[in-house]
Amino acid sequence: HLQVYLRIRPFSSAESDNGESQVYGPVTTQRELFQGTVKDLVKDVLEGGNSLVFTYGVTNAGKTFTFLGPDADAGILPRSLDVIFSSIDEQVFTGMSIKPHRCQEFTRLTVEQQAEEVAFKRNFFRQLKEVTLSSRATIFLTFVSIAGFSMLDTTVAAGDKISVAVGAHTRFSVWVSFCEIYNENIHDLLEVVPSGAPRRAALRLSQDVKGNAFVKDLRWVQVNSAEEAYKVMKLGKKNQSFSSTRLNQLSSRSHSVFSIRILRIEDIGTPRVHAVSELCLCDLAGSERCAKTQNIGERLKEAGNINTSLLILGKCINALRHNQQAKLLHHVPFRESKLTHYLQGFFCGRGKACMIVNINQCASMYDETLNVLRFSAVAQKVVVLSIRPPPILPQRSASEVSFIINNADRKALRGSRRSSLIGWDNSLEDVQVGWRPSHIMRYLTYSLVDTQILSVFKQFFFVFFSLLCVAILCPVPQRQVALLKQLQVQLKKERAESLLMEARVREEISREFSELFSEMQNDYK
Ligand SMILES: Nc1ncnc2c1ncn2[C@@H]1O[C@H](COP(=O)(O)OP(=O)(O)OP(=O)(O)O)[C@@H](O)[C@H]1O
Repeated sequence: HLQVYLRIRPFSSAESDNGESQVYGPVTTQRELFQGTVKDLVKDVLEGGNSLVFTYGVTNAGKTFTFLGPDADAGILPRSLDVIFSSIDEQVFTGMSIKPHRCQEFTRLTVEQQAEEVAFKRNFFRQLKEVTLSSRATIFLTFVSIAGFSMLDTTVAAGDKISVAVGAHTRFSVWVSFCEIYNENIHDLLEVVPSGAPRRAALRLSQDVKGNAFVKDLRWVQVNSAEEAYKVMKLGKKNQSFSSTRLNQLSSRSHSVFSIRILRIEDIGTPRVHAVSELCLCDLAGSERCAKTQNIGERLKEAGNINTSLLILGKCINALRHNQQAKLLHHVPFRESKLTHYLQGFFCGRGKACMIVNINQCASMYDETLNVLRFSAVAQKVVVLSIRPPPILPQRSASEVSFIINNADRKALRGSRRSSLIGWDNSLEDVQVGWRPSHIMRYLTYSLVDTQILSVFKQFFFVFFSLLCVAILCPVPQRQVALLKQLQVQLKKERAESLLMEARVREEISREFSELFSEMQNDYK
């Protein structure tokens, strides 16, 4: 063969300053990569934004190394956890009274539910003691046990700390989840499965009112420190599907998704949530040529599913890019794989998205690597318009809402009520995060009822005023006493009738709206 060699000239300083360099070479350290790629996203998430980071490349290209890394040289996930906790330091909200819910919402837990959370966490961490480090775990995560704590060797330098502008009462509640997409099924890696039990259950993808996908019944664990978060990560990783292939001794056979949700809480009196943000980190399984891996049986099936989902990711990126340029829009096939369906929100404005492409330099992987680079070149041009979620307004109980509506709001509400059926989607856009149809129903019911309440109130006022006049103006002879008694009886009667009427109106409206919502639900299905 003709001998062909390639030598790469380093960038001149002017070229580097122009931002020509977008490639992290083989000698790049994990810290440099983190600082150059993910650190700004972590900052954004601490300030209330959402971000997605995913690794992409062929098998054996270094995705898991980048994502997780050995503990002496931690990857982007443990570094993110470390930076988050060193940045919020004293402001961790350690209570479990508020928990993330669905995609961008939160829910308040009862005392019993909080006790359940505590019990789960205790139980979950107990597994750590039972873990005899498997050969796989040893490679990626050899934890150092110090006085009962497990932590990584790598700690974040003081310079990596992010300064977050917060008020004196601002606290951050941090929750994490870890799942994998294996053979087009989503499994919770944090679910405690008794030994000998069959494979963990497959979870469903659902959607909130704004169309953001979330994994239903996925376990969220509240963590108070980077150490606790590492423990969760370690236990989840232990449950992930890895196997040895011809190309990689420890090849990920599934896409794994580690999510960090941060609730920004104003902790005065009853804690109020001001923002819910998420950092979603995905380690995608690598594409592979079966001729090279010579996989058979289960490995072959896994490879087929991995390749298919990556192919669909490619189709989505291509369609997004095409739609930015062409007049005739293409359908973006997000729904064709679990992976793309799950990530859809991030490609459609839920937050920022970042892809870390991994390649290895082996000449034997030339074709596959070229494909990956072509794909990255297209992906690089896709514009994601991310919208920072608005701060969450303090939630009020339905009765509070009912009596706080001012006239302008009421008019606006009446106006929108007329077109509530047709303009439903638009009105949902205006619904604050955390509002559900049941809330809207209650809101509408109350505001319809408030005209009734007003007239009842007028009657009460009239009777009360009459009694007052009688009491003030007249001496209290027998006749007035009789009148007073009569008025009291009348007042009681009126009150009872009004209550009945109010109950009837409420019931009617509730029924009407229930029907309306179930009709809409059916239509939507
Ligand atoms: N930057 C790096 N420095 C040193 N070793 C690395 C680096 N990146 C990857 N490796 C090594 O290369 C091998 C393959 O890496 P890794 O398992 O991360 O690949 P992968 O892309 O996740 O593969 P798969 O898709 O099959 O899971 C591992 O032994 C890993 O330790």
